[in-house]
Amino acid sequence: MSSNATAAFEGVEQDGLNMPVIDFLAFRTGDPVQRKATATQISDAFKNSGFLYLKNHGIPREQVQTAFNQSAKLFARPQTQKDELAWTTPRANRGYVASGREKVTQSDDPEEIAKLRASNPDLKESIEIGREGVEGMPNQWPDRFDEDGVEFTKFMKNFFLTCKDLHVNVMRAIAMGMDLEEDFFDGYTDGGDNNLRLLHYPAVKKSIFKENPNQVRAGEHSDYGSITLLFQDNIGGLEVKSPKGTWVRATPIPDTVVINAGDLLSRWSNDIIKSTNHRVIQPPPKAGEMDDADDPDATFSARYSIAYFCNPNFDKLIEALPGTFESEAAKKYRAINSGDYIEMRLTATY
Ligand SMILES: O=C(O)CCC(=O)C(=O)O
Ligand SMILES: [Fe+2]
Repeated sequence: MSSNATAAFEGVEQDGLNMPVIDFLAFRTGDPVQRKATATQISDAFKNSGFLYLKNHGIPREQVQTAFNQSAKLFARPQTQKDELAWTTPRANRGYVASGREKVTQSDDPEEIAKLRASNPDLKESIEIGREGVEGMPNQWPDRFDEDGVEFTKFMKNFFLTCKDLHVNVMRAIAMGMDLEEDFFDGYTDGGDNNLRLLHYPAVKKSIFKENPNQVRAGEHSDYGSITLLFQDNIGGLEVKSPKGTWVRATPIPDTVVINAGDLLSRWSNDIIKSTNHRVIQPPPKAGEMDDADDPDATFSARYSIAYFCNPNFDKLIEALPGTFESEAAKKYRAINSGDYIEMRLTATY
């Protein structure tokens, strides 16, 4: 990476899609001018591509590494144990989702979704973790199994709150960048109606992708909520759709978290902020790797990622943000309750 002070662009730039690396340190610790400059970079990226990489985000590297280790250990448990933790309903959205159950898609036609699900299921499994203490919606913790399960539970409860803090902070930056009061979103983020999703894309035969060109690890979709914090390992495969309709690799950049805007934030901003489609396919070949796709035993490595889906408090009404419309008539969407909106979107995919 160039250290040239003139135009050192860090990040991904291809086919009109810009995913910059933004240094959050200045927002966290800088003076008002530095904070405002960083906030503007962040809101500009959300308006421009809807995707950015955040560095110096404040979550210690060791904590992220432990999250990945704990996740891998959980997915390595016997299937019968994982099934005991099964996901139940869209409203609760907590628990274990086996491979092939969720089919993320843009469609809301049940028949079309069923057809898609049958033809090329997403090759992944996940654990969904919600806010603790919600009446009637317990998280499905593995602490009932053994000491490792107790450790996982303790760690993830805390990691959920760590991610919540980053959510609050990034929304403050967005507020400042959009010339709102810095604390504008605080009353929307303090509840923590968010969803921590641990993802495992198991190792898979390369031949599966060769035989079915439409095979994906996670199908094309946009996220539903306000923003998503995405931690990825070094395997790769996440792609983001460019304005030209091409797929651009969101190559893993160590020690950064990918942050993207979701549909509800886009709607909230009267479409000024973009919620951009993305998907996960097989990892790109590594430099010097030979093409062994014809070897019937060749496999792509497993991939792990951790997504933290942020939502406005579920009891909040979401309507066009101040400054995003010129007149009442220019508001593109009717006001909608945050929890109802998210539940509606989840109901369409499971
Ligand atoms: O695994 C990834 O990199 C992305 C996952 C994703 O986009 C999602 O779960 O919504
Ligand atoms: Fe996503």
